[in-house]
Amino acid sequence: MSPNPAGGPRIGVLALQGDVREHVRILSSLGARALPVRRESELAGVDGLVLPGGESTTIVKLAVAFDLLEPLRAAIKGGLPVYGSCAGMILLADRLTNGGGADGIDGQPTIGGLDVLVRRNAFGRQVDSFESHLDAPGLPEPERPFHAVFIRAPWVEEVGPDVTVLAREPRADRIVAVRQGELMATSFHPELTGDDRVHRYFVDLVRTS
Ligand SMILES: NC(=O)CC[C@H](N)C(=O)O
Repeated sequence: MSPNPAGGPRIGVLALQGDVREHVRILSSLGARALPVRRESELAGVDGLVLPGGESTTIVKLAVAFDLLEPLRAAIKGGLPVYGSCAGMILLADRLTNGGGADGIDGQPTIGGLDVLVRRNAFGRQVDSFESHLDAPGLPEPERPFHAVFIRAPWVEEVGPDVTVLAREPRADRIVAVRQGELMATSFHPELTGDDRVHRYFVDLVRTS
């Protein structure tokens, strides 16, 4: 991490579409300097990056339009810590498959970097959004149940050998949080529930990287 006299690490939130403000708020509450990122020059100035929930097809289209797709791929190859929530998980996946919904596009490009197969809209359509208590052995304070919100959420269907599973959704018995090196992703939206353990985990990852 580069020196930062103001204290906390500088953590960008990709601000093309999605729930940017919620991530900025929780990162700031943890002592990070949270900054919206829309340009390559802003990306170059951060120690870590959050890819928010939203609509992954839209975010990818805007990343192409803003000339950010290749810089994002290069930053990940260069070891930038990145956390993707929901649509952000889809964006980090090396391989995607559809939930069968008509809005899905097989072959939709991603930023990539995480050696996982992610199924989009796996838990169902918007009306099927739900809340659940996770088994989260890989997150801080694992003995405390993690209350999670899923909104047209993806799940992780296959993981490569270097991927650690951080949490599973017990009803569907599916992987919903993973880490691989400097990259992490959740199917759910911890920025919406006020449980800061996922963001704490990420801020610590940025601090120590
Ligand atoms: N809440 C979300 O981020 C939903 C993700 C959305 N289903 C997508 O494919 O991008």
